[in-house]
Amino acid sequence: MTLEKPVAEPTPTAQVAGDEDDEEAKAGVDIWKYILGFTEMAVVKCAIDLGIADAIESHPDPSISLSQLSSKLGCCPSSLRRILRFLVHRKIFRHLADTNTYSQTPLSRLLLARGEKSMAALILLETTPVMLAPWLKLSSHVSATAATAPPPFMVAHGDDIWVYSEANPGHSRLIDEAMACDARVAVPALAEDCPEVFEGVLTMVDVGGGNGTTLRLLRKAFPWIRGINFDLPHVVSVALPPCEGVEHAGGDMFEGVPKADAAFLKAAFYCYKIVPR
Ligand SMILES: C[S@@+](CC[C@H](N)C(=O)[O-])C[C@H]1O[C@@H](n2cnc3c(N)ncnc32)[C@H](O)[C@@H]1O
Repeated sequence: MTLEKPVAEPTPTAQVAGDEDDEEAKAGVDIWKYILGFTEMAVVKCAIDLGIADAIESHPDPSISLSQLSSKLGCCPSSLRRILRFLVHRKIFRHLADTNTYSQTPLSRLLLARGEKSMAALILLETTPVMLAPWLKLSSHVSATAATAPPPFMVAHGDDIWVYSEANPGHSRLIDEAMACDARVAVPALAEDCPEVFEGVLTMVDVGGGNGTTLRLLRKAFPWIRGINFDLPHVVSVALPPCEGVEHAGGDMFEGVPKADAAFLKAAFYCYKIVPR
């Protein structure tokens, strides 16, 4: 007869030491998320800049080989393959092993340059050095003692984002396009889920309405509403051409806004004024 050696139960102290070792080992792996965390953003921006999603979408077949894709994009195939590996791992594009080809996924379709649900313009805005620089100044804001400490954008660029945008029309256009792509997703959902909000509203002013996309979408859902797209003069001067039922008005919301039955504000959280005590 053989006797099995009983397995020793770990003592509570040994268990704690084991957990600490595991946590220590995990920390050594996790820290790389913070060292190289920016790569997710950088590689997705690279995919948009190259137009990978658009090239697959316009391909006659639902999937495309690496050589077809690289010649369509004018890219080095081996570099493109590495980018695709990274993206496929995150379910941005699918690799079909049997045909060795690539196809779209719901996530990659959000990177199309155009399209109702495209989020590409938002990614392109948020990955600009202009928009990233304030994040890298976050500690200066948090460590400031006064409640009126300048926001990180001001610390990075010397002006608030709207003054900066007025002086930099290219950046202003990126903001308008990014906000319009958000509006194309959010506004139809709002119109479908809360139509009662718009009942009885004949005139509506969209305060900080950007290029007018929001009001155009609201007019589609509630065609009886007459809209005034109100934004800073440099924004309305390059907004979408006025369309039936939507006019533009330029001005400063802190000075006054055009009169209407209702005021609509979407994503106006960046619009504030620091009032000295
Ligand atoms: C974050 S964007 C939101 C745009 C739009 N409401 C949307 O959600 O798609 C904020 C908008 O407010 C505008 N804005 C900022 N300060 C303003 C002010 N003082 N008066 C009028 N518009 C202003 C900006 O030009 C910009 O178009």
